[in-house]
Amino acid sequence: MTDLDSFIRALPKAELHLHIEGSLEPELMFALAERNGVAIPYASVEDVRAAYAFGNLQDFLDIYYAGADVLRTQRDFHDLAAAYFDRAAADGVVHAELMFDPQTHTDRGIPFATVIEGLLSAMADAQARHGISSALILSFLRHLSEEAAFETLAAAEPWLDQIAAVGLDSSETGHPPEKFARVFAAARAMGLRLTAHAGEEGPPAYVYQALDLLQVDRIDHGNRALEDDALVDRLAREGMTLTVCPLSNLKLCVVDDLVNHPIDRMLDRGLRATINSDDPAYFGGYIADNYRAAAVARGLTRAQLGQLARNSFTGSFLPPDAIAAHLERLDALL
Ligand SMILES: Nc1ncnc2[nH]cnc12
Ligand SMILES: [Zn+2]
Repeated sequence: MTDLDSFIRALPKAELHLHIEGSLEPELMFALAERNGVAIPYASVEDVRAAYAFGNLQDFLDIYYAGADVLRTQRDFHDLAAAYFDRAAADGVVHAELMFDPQTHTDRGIPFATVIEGLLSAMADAQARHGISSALILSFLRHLSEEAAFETLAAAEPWLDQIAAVGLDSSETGHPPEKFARVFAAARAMGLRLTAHAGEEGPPAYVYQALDLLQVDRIDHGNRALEDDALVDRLAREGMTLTVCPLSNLKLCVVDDLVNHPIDRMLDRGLRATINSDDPAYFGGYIADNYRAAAVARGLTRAQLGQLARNSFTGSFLPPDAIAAHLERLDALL
């Protein structure tokens, strides 16, 4: 392991942008397909990996939703999340906020309870086995209707005290945040925190909508905000956290090359940027891989890497006293 690797892994960090369905490794996909008797359109693990060449977000989403079909039972969701936590622990993650897409499963006839109970049991194990705290972000699929999002929020009510936030993901272009203004207002009234993917492929106008119409606490991605100076200034002034995902940006062609990734420009502009893995099984790396790839491509300093880790706690949905405790431990190491 290089010095850089050791430094990155030793940095206590929070992961704020992780789709648990996007942590489904091809090996587990095959094992679950066999366990559940589900046919998958791949002959081998290598065949699956070869299919992961994406020209844009939609190319990826088509494959990602198809892959999720092997997830059928509570044990499957448990095993999926347990595998993620093992990787996260090895990468120095001490707190993880997991997005899950209930509609990907309920639309296939899998009960909401099956999904969330499997995830919750793995989260309890992660706390016991690795000392990792975690939280759930229920994400609405934006290519589906407002009505379907309201139904999903209603289905979540029995577990409300175990869900930290709602999010908004899937196909961004043509599905602006304003479509979900009312369901986000309802979630806010229920005491949930709010985050939304914006400015990944969508224009700066979608970031404005996420701020003004959804009143989000965080922006997932936010890359295209950099096209609008006034928006950048506002995001910086408001201390808005951006959950940036370098390897995802590369795989989905949001950046042409990591050497052109804007992560350090974001920090230089005063943005509260963080580094995360998004869909690690599909994009070639977990959180430490993302830190390393960005550090090498952009020549990030240890101070910048420390700042990114700091931002991950400041931008988390943890209570203020827990954030303060994490920052104290991190500062003692820097
Ligand atoms: N990067 C991403 N953008 C939008 N929706 C997603 N769902 C999973 N990963 C996503
Ligand atoms: Zn995402």
